[in-house]
Amino acid sequence: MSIEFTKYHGLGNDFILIDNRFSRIPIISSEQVIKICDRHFGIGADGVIFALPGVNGSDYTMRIFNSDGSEAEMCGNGIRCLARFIAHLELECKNQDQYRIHTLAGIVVTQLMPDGQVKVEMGSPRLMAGEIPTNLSTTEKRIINQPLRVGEKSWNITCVSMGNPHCITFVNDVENIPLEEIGPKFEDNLAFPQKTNTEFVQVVARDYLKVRVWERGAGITLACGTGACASLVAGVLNDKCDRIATVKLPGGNLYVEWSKVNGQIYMTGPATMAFTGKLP
Ligand SMILES: N[C@@H](CCC[C@H](N)C(=O)O)C(=O)O
Repeated sequence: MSIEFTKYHGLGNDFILIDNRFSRIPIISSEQVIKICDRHFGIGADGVIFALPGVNGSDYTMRIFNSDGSEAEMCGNGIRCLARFIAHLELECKNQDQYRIHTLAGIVVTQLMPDGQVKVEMGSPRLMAGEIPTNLSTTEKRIINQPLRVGEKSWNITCVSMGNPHCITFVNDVENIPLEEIGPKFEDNLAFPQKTNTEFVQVVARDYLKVRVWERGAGITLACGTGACASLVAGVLNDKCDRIATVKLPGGNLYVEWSKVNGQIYMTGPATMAFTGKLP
C-alpha cells in the first residue's frame, strides 16, 4: 500500500505531512522518516508530521519527528502547516477554522485567519531549569543570562521551554555566527540532557528581532516557530524587547506576542502547501 503525503512549509521550514487519522500509531517508522527527509535520496524535509485522531476532547493529535528520526514535543511552524493540512483534508465535511490540537507539550489552539495566515495559541513558556530541561542551576531556578562554555568561549544564555527546549543567546551581529560549527556544540552540550534547539538573536529594536536557529535533530533551518517564541520570551526576561515583536528569520517574518493578561504566547505566520505525492 503506498502512502500519500503532502509537503508544506512555514517560512521555508519544511515538513512532510501524513494523514494518520485512522490509526493512533504513526504509519511510518523513524527509520523511514530519516529516509524520506533526505534532501538527495528522499523527498527532502526538516521533519515529518502525522495528523492523528484527537484525545481528551482535542480535535486532532500532532506527532512531529525531526529529519534525524528523533521525536520532538512541539513544532510552531509545523503546527501551522498541520492546521492548513487538516482544513484541506476536511474540505466540505466541516467548516471549522479553529482546531484544538493535542501535542506532547499539551493542547495548542490554531486559528485559520481570513488573510491565509495561521495564528497559534502556543501555551505559556516554561522557565524552571527542570522544565527545560537543563542541569544548570541558579538560586531562583530560572536560567536567565547565565554563562555557559560552548566551544572556545563563554556565552551568556537564557533557557526557555515552549514544550521543547531552547537555549537563547544575544549577539551583536547574527550574520557573523558560524552556525554550522557552533550549533552542534550547543545541541550536544552536557547541560542539556535532552539536547537543545539554539537561537542566536540580534535585537534590532525593542519590537524587532533577527534570529538564526540551530535545531535539535534538524540542524540549520530557515525558520523555527517555537524558537521565535522562545527568543521573544528571552528578550523580555532580559529587558531587551517588548512583549510584542516581529521576529525575522532567514525564511521570513513571524509575529509573536507574550500576553501579560494570560501568560500565553501567540504566534502568527504563513503555512504553504508545496506539492503532494505518494511514498513508494
Ligand atoms: N521547527 C520547529 C521545531 C521542530 C522541533 C525541534 N527541532 C525540536 O527537536 O525540538 C518549530 O517551528 O518550532
